[in-house]
Amino acid sequence: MIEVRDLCRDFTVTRKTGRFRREKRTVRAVEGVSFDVAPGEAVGYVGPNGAGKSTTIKVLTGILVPTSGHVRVSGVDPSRSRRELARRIGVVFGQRSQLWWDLPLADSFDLLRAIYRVPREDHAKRLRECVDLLELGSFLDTPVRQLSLGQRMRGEVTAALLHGPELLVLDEPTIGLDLESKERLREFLAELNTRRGTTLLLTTHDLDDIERLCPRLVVIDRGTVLADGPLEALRAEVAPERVLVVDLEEPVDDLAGVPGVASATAELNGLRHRLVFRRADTTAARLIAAVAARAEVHDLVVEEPEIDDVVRRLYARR
Ligand SMILES: Nc1ncnc2c1ncn2[C@@H]1O[C@H](COP(=O)(O)OP(=O)(O)OP(=O)(O)O)[C@@H](O)[C@H]1O
Repeated sequence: MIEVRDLCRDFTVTRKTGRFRREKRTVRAVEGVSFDVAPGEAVGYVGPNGAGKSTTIKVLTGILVPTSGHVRVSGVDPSRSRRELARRIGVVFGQRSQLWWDLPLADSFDLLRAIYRVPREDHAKRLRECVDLLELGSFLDTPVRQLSLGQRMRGEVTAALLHGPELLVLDEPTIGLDLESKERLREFLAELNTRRGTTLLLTTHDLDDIERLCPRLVVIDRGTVLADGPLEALRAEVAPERVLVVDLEEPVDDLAGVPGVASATAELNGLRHRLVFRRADTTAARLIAAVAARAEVHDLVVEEPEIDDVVRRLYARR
């Protein structure tokens, strides 16, 4: 669905160096990025500010021409076949609108139907689905400029889907939304991906978006790919420690001697123990069995490193 090979994109920036002097400089925003996205995947494209995420997305959606490298999206070269690409993919930029500001939301949807020449029945069916699932009914007749950010974003996503694209590219789709709107949008996108098989590529700073939507992560920093793989594999690679927290029926002094435990701390006068262990050394099941052989367990939980922690460690690897 997406094929990116050795993508580079430069920008020329001018800097004032004296009263009348300006110096031209080339900034490489993306430097040799390669990755593939298969049909039906949901991939999170993450990185710190200025990493090159938006530049990559703009190249993939035909807004920017690559300086070098090979890019194909949905079978076409994005910068050469923008019209063809627009028919096949949907794009949502959290910071930019594709809706008509002064028109009621429903009129924007009508205009998009005409622009994309979508058959009336297909359009009506897709619109009905979005109106139901994203609960747009109460503000379809409201001019876009009067919508709240959450309402507008639901409108933007609908607008991007009315022509039935096989790929949806989203740049910061949940930015600025309140928790409820974020959750509603995530649920909708998850359904779109799992039920309809629509491929998703999204950039975000909100790692909950990734946790909820994207089994795979491509991490970029300073224009190059730092890591690419399933979230679970990256978690195991950079944050191999897990913590078993056990609550016991009777206090025990110390569980550090249990096989596989890297370090242990006791709390609540020996009633609660936090046992740090590594995936390479033992499994949660084996550890639980070993603890249960020494003391009566009342309750337990296995804590995994938070996704924020995983990504922070990936950035720190450079
Ligand atoms: N039009 C432009 N002209 C000059 N430099 C640019 C331009 N667009 C981006 N850059 C530079 O390219 C680099 C990557 O920017 P990009 O917007 O792709 O990062 P990003 O990962 O999307 O960041 P953020 O998370 O802050 O949105 C930055 O150093 C940025 O200053």
